[in-house]
Amino acid sequence: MITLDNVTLGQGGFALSADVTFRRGVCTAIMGPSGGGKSTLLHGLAGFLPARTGRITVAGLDVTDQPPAVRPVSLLFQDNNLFPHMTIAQNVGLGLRPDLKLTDDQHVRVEAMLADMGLEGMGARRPAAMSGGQASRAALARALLRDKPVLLLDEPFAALGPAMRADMMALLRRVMADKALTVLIVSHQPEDAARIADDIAVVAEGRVAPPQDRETLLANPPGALRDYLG
Ligand SMILES: Nc1ncnc2c1ncn2[C@@H]1O[C@H](COP(=O)(O)OP(=O)(O)OP(=O)(O)O)[C@@H](O)[C@H]1O
Repeated sequence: MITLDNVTLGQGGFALSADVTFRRGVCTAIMGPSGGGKSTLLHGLAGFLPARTGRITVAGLDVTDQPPAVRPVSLLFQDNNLFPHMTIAQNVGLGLRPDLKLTDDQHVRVEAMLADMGLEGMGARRPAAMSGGQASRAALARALLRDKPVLLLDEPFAALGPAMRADMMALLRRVMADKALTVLIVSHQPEDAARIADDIAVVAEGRVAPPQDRETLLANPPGALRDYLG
């Protein structure tokens, strides 16, 4: 469970307030208009933005003052952030050790994760030699190897076509269930949310609304969500 207790997060002149709880083991889609604060929320949870007020707890642990590296949270961005000069295995290995001094056992874990993501035998390639979907899988592999209970996804598959995105959503759904992850996903594609999310939280006008059951919310969307969905 993730709790934001009277939290304010800020970037420049923008402030986002959140007094909400995200359920453990559940996938919540974060939806709302451009500039509403969706990325701000994820960056605050990951620790890249300090909370100006309030407390953030994950599974009962107060993480408000923790730096990103020690928070029980992994964040995956849209552009994947694969390093072009490194092999896919090295890029994925960074999830285990930033200095890449992996033990034999850790190399085995990298290979096993690559295989699990459908990238068996591709570890020696550079990112430029991968398709968009394969690169997305590698980035997801690195995030998962960090073995954190919370996965934050900021439009992770926006650059992919509809079929590939559907594949990635299916993969994510399986991984979430296998690992009992708590997931927050920002997506501009309502059909993504329909595929994967249990709950939806609307972020608009500098405020995070409490998550609600997806079906209930989509059946009767509030104004901000209706505008966003068009
Ligand atoms: N580094 C920054 N410095 C100052 N203001 C920022 C910075 N990053 C974002 N903002 C502002 O904070 C507000 C919220 O931005 P945020 O990226 O969280 O919105 P978003 O809902 O994720 O939007 P989008 O859907 O367009 O990605 C915006 O008004 C934006 O201009």
